[in-house]
Amino acid sequence: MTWTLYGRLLSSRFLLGSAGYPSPDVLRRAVRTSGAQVVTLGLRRTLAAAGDNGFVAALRAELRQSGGHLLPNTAGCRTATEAIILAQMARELFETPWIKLEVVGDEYTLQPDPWELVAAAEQLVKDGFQVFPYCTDDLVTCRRLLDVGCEVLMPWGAPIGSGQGLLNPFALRTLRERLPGVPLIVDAGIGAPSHAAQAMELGFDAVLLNSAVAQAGDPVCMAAAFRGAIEAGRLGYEAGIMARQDMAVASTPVDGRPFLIA
Ligand SMILES: CC(=O)[C@@H](O)[C@H](O)COP(=O)(O)O
Repeated sequence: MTWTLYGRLLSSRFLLGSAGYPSPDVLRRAVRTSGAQVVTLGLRRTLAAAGDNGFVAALRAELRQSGGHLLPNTAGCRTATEAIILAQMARELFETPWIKLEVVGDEYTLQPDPWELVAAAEQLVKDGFQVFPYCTDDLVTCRRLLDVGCEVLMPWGAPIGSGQGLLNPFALRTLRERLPGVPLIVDAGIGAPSHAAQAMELGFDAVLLNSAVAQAGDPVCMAAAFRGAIEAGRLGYEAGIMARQDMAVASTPVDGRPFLIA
């Protein structure tokens, strides 16, 4: 059940965002309950909260205990140049080559800008970063990101914070089929545990989400619900989900053979 991201061995397939929790304590407990070994952190938000109200410290303490990793992100960036500068600051501040690259091209959907994203990823890889690009589910954009050196892709399920689930299962299935062996993480738009299970059943390697846990009535309980759903979805995928049929196929044997194998 273990897997790797840029050479780091992980057992959890749940990546959790750290924004918008009711308090640092709820965040800490949600992270612990989720079992997440990767937690994202918006650098702009962190810098804006100078003096930081304890939240970064709480997060780092929790991750130290669990052996987890911080994944700083460039949320709020609109150009490659902006994202590159922020990534460099993140590397200094958090002493990690990991960067979740977000370069948004549309205010209404918060859709990633593919051109700026690829340009930023190319430069960051050259500068020694290990880039986790937040991208759309477009296969060609994903290929370009791999071409410039990204080893992981994070296609969206739906717009950030919308909770709409997997809006384009066809595109996600296509990515999985066309990019075998590439770690694929559905990122954003997940609203309910069933959405996360669906992503895992499609063969995605992991799920990243934030709003669905942070905005839940009980974020800690919701973290547990997502943990179970992600594990169940992965197990289902690994077990081999039965082929869908258009018509009924009798499940009760009628020819006297209780098992398919002789
Ligand atoms: C936290 C983070 O990295 C977000 O940018 C991410 O995309 C989460 O999206 P949701 O809040 O929709 O889960």
